[in-house]
Amino acid sequence: MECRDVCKSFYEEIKDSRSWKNLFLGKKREVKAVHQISFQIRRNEVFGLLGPNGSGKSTLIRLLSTLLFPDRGQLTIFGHDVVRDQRQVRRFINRVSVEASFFKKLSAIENLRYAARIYGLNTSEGERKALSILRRLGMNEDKAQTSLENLSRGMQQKVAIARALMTSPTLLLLDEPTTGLDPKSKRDVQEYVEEVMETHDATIILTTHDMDEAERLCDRIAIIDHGKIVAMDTAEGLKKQIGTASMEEVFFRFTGKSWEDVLADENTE
Ligand SMILES: Nc1ncnc2c1ncn2[C@@H]1O[C@H](COP(=O)(O)OP(=O)(O)OP(=O)(O)O)[C@@H](O)[C@H]1O
Repeated sequence: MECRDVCKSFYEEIKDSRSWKNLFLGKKREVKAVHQISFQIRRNEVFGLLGPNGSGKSTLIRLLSTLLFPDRGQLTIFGHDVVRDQRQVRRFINRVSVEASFFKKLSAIENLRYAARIYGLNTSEGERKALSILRRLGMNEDKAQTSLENLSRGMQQKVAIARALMTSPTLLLLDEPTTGLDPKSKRDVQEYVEEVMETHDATIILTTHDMDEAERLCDRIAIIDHGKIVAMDTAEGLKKQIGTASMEEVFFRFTGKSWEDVLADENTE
């Protein structure tokens, strides 16, 4: 998997009170969400993207999952260009994100059955697989029969993971899979990611704000800030570069943000 010189800009409408004209008409401001990012990921690697809020992690995941297209640069997944060969790319990948969408009135099982159909899987085979993933993630059959709107966010996140894994994706994009989860659910998800890596031919890209999680799960970590990769290495390598034993110190040195800053940003979102 390769990303070469990838850039993605957005245009935000801003109101400027300095002049009446701008106040009424607004004007466009360019936001460079990711800017000239380049990296290569090896097959069966867990690659972490660590960065403060708004640093460009989700944009990069959306680019890789063909939900957005780059303005410039090239992204290839197993040799397929994400823009030119979208259909092939979509067969390899699946994505779990914090804003996973479901039919909230339906149960986990019903949502998973529906997803199996959309993915073109044998429905009972898909359901069997998803249920075994849910059990492994600590969700029992009763909960799986409960409508999604009555499940906690942690439980919903487990359903999202089961849905993504149902297709046995070769590239799994996990966009903040544990953000906002209680410690037990977080551990369940992290252990499951480790299990997937041991038992499946999978490559994972994981975005997180959690430095312990990045260190525990990732073979290599890219630190991203203001749309650029400011460091990339193993956790050990990053710590060595800074001469510290702490990932929090690494994060602070490369982004100027402390863990407390990141948590405060998360709480004000
Ligand atoms: N659709 C959009 N329109 C305008 N700006 C956007 C859009 N999506 C993202 N951005 C901007 O691009 C930048 C990167 O956002 P992105 O969501 O990729 O960051 P992130 O690292 O995933 O943040 P978080 O950790 O808060 O999820 C931010 O400045 C954000 O405001």
